[in-house]
Amino acid sequence: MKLQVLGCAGGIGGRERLTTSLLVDDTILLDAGTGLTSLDVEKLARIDHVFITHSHLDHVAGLALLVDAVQGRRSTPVTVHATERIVSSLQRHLFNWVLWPDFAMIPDKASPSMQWSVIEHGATVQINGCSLTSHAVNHTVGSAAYLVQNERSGFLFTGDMASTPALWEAMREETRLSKIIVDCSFSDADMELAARSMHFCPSSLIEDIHAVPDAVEFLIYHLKPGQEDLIMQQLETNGRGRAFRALKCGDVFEF
Ligand SMILES: Nc1ncnc2c1ncn2[C@@H]1O[C@@H]2COP(=O)(O)O[C@H]2[C@H]1O
Repeated sequence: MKLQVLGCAGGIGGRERLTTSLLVDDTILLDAGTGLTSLDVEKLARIDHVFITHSHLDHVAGLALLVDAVQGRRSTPVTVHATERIVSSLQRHLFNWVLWPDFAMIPDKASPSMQWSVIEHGATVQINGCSLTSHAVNHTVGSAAYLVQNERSGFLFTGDMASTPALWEAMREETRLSKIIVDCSFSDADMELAARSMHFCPSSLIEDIHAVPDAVEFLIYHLKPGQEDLIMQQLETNGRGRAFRALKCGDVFEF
């Protein structure tokens, strides 16, 4: 299983320019931020499944552009997986014919460019030897993390999140888990803003993950522009010996 980082920034204008989007084996996308814009149209047309963590624009802007770009190039709809709350938010607020056309009706309802698939927390979808399991995380209502695994190993992508003890408890059972891509958006100086906007800062992340085995590698994503070095420095200084690495656009991992 190949994981390609198309975008991982917590905003625009910082060291990493593109927002959250991860590509698995060319056909499965996790979140559809502006990172998706780095693919050409042939590669876009190969994406069969999109899993959405939550409905914030920096994670879904590319979804609107994707379903338009690939229409007429695919024989089947792009399937968009998310919790019921996220699906209904996207239908109501994005694909509502005002912000963007409803591509679940285009070119016609019988053979549309996209289709919705509700995946509730705890459910697993199997796609070409990959299993993707949704886990509840504390961010906006309905937010999900995805555990993505093949028969050998795998990774957890938390999406944006704040403290969620049940997630780390669930991960203790996952013996194939080798990497966790986790939000750490703000430095400790912005601890209150992190709490208000339901993100981690270094101290809250370190506290939350204290029981996760050291063998699991933490890759930090969603660093807010301009705070990248400070956040990584605070993680390193206060991380109780745990190694953290900043995720980068263009990173590729094999599982
Ligand atoms: N209560 C708030 N006060 C100030 N900024 C906020 C607040 N809530 C959200 N934000 C910002 O709005 C952004 C929305 O996307 P993010 O969750 O990536 O990061 C969020 C913060 O940067």
